[in-house]
Amino acid sequence: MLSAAKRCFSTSRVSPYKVTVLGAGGGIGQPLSLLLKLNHKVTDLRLYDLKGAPGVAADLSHIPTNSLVKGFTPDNSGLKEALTNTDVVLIPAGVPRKPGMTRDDLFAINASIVRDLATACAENAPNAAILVISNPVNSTVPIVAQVLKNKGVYNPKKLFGVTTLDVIRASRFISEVAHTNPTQERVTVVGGHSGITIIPLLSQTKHSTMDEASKEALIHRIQFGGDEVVKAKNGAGSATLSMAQAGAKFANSVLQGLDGEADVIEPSFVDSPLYKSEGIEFFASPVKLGPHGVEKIYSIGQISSEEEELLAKCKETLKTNIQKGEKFVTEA
Ligand SMILES: NC(=O)c1ccc[n+]([C@@H]2O[C@H](COP(=O)([O-])OP(=O)(O)OC[C@H]3O[C@@H](n4cnc5c(N)ncnc54)[C@H](O)[C@@H]3O)[C@@H](O)[C@H]2O)c1
Ligand SMILES: O=C(O)C[C@H](O)C(=O)O
Repeated sequence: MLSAAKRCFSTSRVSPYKVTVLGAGGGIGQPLSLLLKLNHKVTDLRLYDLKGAPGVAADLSHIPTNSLVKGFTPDNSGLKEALTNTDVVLIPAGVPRKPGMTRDDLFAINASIVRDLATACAENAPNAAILVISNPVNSTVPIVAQVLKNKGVYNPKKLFGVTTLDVIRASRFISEVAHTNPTQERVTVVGGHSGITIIPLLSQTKHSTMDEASKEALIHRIQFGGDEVVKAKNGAGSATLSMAQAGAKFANSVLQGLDGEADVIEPSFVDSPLYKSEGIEFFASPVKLGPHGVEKIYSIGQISSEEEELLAKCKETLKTNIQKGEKFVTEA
């Protein structure tokens, strides 16, 4: 028989987690659901969308991993059923950009979608970790927070804006410049998730001595990487497959934290003390994930004078984006 210590660290031990995807029939939702079906920590996978989720669920249910998959529609209290007692909710529901649009242009449609789904989370899954993917993340996360506050169930340790796509892009793009293995590259990306609010801290990498022109081009590419995909898809949407990978990676980290694994650290856009004194309620920085969600929020550490300038610009935009989200709920 395994000793208690061995049982604790045994790699074969699998804790059962219920995970819900809201917007599971979409461009991100489908591959994200596939990757979650392959995650052995997920034993109960609930897929909800206005349309298509039962089909996606039936398709995924033939994959021989240990999760049950069920699809839900708005009929017959489907949203309530998809959320009841769930541990983690991922929200990729909403419209994506078309060429020429900013993420902020999506606010007009996505703000109310996210508000209504957050209301359902507050009513049916008040203890779940909520991972927001829908754009504009800088505003949709404050919307969710405000809805949960109004309902009296806000837990800042369990609300996350998913910024992992910026992190994985940074690893890939820096490796292309430095001719290195992208799987070995780690870049801390802080701030928010749109254009100039995305700040990759290149000064903290082993490539800090890169020439200025290459550095500037690389920072710009990481900040505006989403535009590359929007342009290439030419009206058919934005990043879906790389986002699914990013979302599944971040969800796995959250599950590892809930499961008590040690030293799980990922950047995320969270309710943060770092710049609250300047009126910035949410900020992305490395976060330690634990059994109760956010366990520790790390400061951004030492940065270069150029990065200080980027941070100053980021803060201005971030503050406006956050207030816009909060006001959408408080002034409704
Ligand atoms: N955080 C990030 O890094 C990141 C990356 C890529 C895309 N996004 C954002 O994710 C969102 C989704 O992108 P996509 O490409 O999957 O779009 P999509 O249009 O392909 O899919 C969105 C899905 O949401 C569903 N939906 C809409 N309203 C809903 C509601 N009220 N309840 C349930 N489902 C609903 C739609 O039916 C659709 O299936 C967009 O807002 C996009 O900008 C974020
Ligand atoms: O660019 C977008 O609109 C989608 C997403 O936020 C991304 O970074 O790819």
